[in-house]
Amino acid sequence: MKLTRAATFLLASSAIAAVGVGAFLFPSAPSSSSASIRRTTRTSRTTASAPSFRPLAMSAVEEATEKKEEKGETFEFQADVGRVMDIIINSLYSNRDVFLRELVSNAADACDKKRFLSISGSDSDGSDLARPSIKIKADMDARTVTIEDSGVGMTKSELQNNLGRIAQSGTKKFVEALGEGGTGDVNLIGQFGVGFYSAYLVADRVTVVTRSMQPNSKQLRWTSDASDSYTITEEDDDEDSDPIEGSGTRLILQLKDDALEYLEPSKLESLLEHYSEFIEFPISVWKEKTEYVKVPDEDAEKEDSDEDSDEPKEPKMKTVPKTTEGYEQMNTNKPIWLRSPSDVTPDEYRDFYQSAFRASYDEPLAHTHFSLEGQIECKSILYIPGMLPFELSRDMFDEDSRNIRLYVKRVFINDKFEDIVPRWLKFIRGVVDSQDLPLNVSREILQKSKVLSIINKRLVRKSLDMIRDIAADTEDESKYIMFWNNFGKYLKVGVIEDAKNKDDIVPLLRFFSSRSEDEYTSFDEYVANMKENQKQIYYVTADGKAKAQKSPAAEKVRSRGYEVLYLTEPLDEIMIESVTKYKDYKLVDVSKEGLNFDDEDKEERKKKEEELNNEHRVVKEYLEMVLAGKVQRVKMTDLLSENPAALVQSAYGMSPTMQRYMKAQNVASGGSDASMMGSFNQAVLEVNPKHPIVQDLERMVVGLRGEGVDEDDTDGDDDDAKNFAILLYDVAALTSGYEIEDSGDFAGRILSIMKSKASSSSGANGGIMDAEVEKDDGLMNDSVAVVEKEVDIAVVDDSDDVITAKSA
Ligand SMILES: Nc1ncnc2c1ncn2[C@@H]1O[C@H](COP(=O)(O)OP(=O)(O)OP(=O)(O)O)[C@@H](O)[C@H]1O
Repeated sequence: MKLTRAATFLLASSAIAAVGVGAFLFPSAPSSSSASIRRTTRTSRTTASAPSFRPLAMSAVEEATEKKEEKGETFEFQADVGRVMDIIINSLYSNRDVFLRELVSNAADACDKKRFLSISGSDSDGSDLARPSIKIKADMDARTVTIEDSGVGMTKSELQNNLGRIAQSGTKKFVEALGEGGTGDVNLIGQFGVGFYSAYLVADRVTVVTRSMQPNSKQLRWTSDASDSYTITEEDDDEDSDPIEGSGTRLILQLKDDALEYLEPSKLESLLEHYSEFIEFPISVWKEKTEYVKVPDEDAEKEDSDEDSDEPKEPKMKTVPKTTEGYEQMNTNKPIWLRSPSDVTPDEYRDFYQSAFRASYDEPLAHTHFSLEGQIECKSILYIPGMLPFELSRDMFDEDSRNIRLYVKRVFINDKFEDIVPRWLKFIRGVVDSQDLPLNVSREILQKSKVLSIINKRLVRKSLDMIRDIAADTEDESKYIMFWNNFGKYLKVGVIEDAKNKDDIVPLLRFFSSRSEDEYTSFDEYVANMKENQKQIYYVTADGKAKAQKSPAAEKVRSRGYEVLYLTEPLDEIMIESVTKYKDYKLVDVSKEGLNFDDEDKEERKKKEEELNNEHRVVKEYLEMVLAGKVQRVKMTDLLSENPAALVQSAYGMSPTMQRYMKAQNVASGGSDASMMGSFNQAVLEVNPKHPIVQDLERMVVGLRGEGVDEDDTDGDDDDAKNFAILLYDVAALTSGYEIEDSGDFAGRILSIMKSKASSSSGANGGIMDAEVEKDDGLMNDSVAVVEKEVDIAVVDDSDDVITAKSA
């Protein structure tokens, strides 16, 4: 079946989507654990010993809460919340400090949302907006820590949806990663959309007082002691309820007995010191402040008045300490992207990344900090993450992935504008602060904006520079390997979708090959290792490296000393459609019919094949008869050496991987396009007449038929030959990456041949004799392996054991 270029492109998106789901495993542990170890050490350094507090029967907040709850409505938590809370409460003891980071991040998000909604909902340029803020206060007597923000607040249904259930499907991953046999590394909690529940690391009761910024919103009180339910109460606007002005959320944590250290403002300060710097809203902590003030010195004045003098005198002053209580802002630095790169340390870049992208577990691979001037003005920092962000591990183009944070004149606008970078750069994280966009920029405005298209181009260039730099780092090659393992798929999508940048992306691609089976190679390395006069780059597509290695098509090329690139993912096949050439070298798919080598004449090859076909006409015609409907035609070839036969596609044929994918699509969409399915396997069977198996078959056919083939003859001997012929096709199909249509028939054919050959005393026709069955677990990837001289036919059963029939 000819797959047109247009059809290939149509396929591309869905194939990419399919690859995204489940294609990446959960990011590997090493980088995450090392990052978290470092972080744990840093935070534990700041841990102060718990101060002593007087015993408490029932705190003021508890008492008040109890009264309020009488009026409230009680709701059950969704089951998922229960599981998450269970793990938090029962299993995660270490590094409880993270609760503050999570809750402050939520508060900052709420402030961001408020500012964005205020801007986008009016014509305001944002300058008259009150700047939202976050305040944190510990109350020694009540044993509470309160985190209050003046953000968007929540309505009743938002409270139910956001704090009563878990929106994303993160629970399962959370449970796997953190609890029930997981690492228990609580530092990862923010990844799963369950950060709020980290409050229960330190509190046995959490109260959320909130007022939404929606007009006429009532103040609401949500409270739960981590049982299986929570209560929501509507509050009156009286003194008792300590009304929230405007909108916002006040989180009151009733601390556990063993978490009283968090009542110490110095403890809170030291925790905030680390990451609050990068939160752009003022964060203040309630604390005692000692100031030195000048006051009239009464004693001195008294002494003076004793002296007799009429002259007017300056009042005498003295400096005394004065202790006051109040909020003190913790984050006073200007945003990191506005600073000069020479003033920012590597640690600051890393800390900013971890804070802004909620990636405390990750160490970025690279960053770039730059500004655009002239036509448009903008400042930006971009990062390549060290690990695949969690949400992208579920879906490579996850819509909720927050990758580029767009600011306009320092005001955060959004982190979900898709057009800032092309989707193949979805994994890049960064900040862009533009001077030229309007503050109330919307998706529609942005899409049409010339400023955006300039920014977009620039971000692509800078991202490519970063990737190139990692690739060029010969001192630490593991970095690019890590990059490629995590993000290689995105570059392949880039090749497919970004024609303008394709030429820059292609040199960054990496493959396994027949020369470097365990290490990646690039097109440049391939070219550097070419044989003299080689003008083509050979590749084979297969479902995995092991299958590529065993592919008869690859063998044809490898055996002549050419390197073959292994393209082992469905995406590769679509991508390679866009790369017909690299530099001056044509790319050649070795599993396509009509393979030609640089060192031979096309006419000569044709002549050689014609001669072979004539010489082995009987077996060729027999195979064509028996395999009618399975193959387009049979062709004798001298290009194969180890394999008896191979299935190849015509120039526009669809590869086996693509066929499988199309079949799966057809089934998934409820399709029953039998004609389409039937036409898939119409490949060409290339047969190696020098192979003992083919010689056996030839002898059988010639022995049976003389020089002619009779279609109606169905006696026992012919059954054997037929089985043999079909088996030859099956083996070629398997080793060439196709599926066997009916594995039951396949097994039956093997057994029947084994039976017939085992019972014949000596083989006039040669063939499989003296069959012995043994277990062989060395054949991991192939269901069937055929080797020269000694013929092994192995059948894999469901338990992955391999039963081998051997013959000498
Ligand atoms: N201070 C707050 N103000 C307004 N809404 C909040 C506040 N804290 C939490 N929420 C709401 O509760 C939701 C759940 O919070 P949670 O921290 O569990 O997950 P998240 O913030 O969505 O994900 P993550 O923690 O990974 O960032 C938030 O998405 C938000 O809608």
